[in-house]
Amino acid sequence: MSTLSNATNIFWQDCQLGKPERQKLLNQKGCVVWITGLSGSGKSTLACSPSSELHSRGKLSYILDGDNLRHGLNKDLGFKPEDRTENIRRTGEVAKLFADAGLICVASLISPYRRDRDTCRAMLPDANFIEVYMNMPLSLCEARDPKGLYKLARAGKIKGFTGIDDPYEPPLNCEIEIKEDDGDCPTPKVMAGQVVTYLEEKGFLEC
Ligand SMILES: Nc1ncnc2c1ncn2[C@@H]1O[C@H](COP(=O)(O)OS(=O)(=O)O)[C@@H](OP(=O)(O)O)[C@H]1O
Ligand SMILES: Nc1ncnc2c1ncn2[C@@H]1O[C@H](COP(=O)(O)OP(=O)(O)O)[C@@H](O)[C@H]1O
Repeated sequence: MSTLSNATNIFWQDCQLGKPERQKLLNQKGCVVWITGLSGSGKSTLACSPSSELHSRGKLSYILDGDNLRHGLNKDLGFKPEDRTENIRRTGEVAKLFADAGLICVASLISPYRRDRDTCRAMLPDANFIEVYMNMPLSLCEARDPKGLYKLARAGKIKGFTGIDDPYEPPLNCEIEIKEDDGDCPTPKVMAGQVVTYLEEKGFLEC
């Protein structure tokens, strides 16, 4: 699927009221927290935890979850490489809009290809794209297998499953890495703390 615009004679419309005014209203800075990792690595769990924490502090966030988006906006897409690329591109564009609205947008998708994630990063001012890598071993994800999909993939009933017979390219320079500590996975609260602390230290929770 082409990412080039097919439309001609289109013009960008600006409005006097912009992102700075919205950020001031919300007393926060719009950004995208992009969580990437294998199925079962804890992306959705991590996405929900800081959102609750931020909410209780009066900060507005919104979660874009890959599974959920595939029920609507991306329901026409499968898991072929070009479909995954389009899935990430569309989600990146939506995340960019949420960030422009002044929200802390938490996107949680496998997003297995480095180039696609970098494309999303390039859509935003660099510091406003916070890539979080759920660096959990495949063995742990497979042992969790909450949806039974790894089992189906191992049995050859799902083809092209990430980590089994489809690639996952880990980030080379992410802002946050969540990994096991001495063989233990950090609790959702600890993982969320890592993200919220980062946002706080970088000044996203005030304007
Ligand atoms: N072939 C294959 N590979 C990987 N995942 C698969 C596949 N088929 C279905 N699923 C389910 O789809 C969820 C991943 O959707 P995403 O939109 O995040 O995927 S991607 O970013 O486009 O790769 C993923 O959800 P999570 O487990 O939450 O990651 C799976 O439940
Ligand atoms: N930090 C954690 N500690 C223990 N179990 C976890 C943790 N994070 C996620 N889980 C569990 O692992 C499974 C997969 O988590 P999920 O967030 O659905 O992953 P993903 O969105 O990457 O597929 C779920 O059953 C979830 O409860």
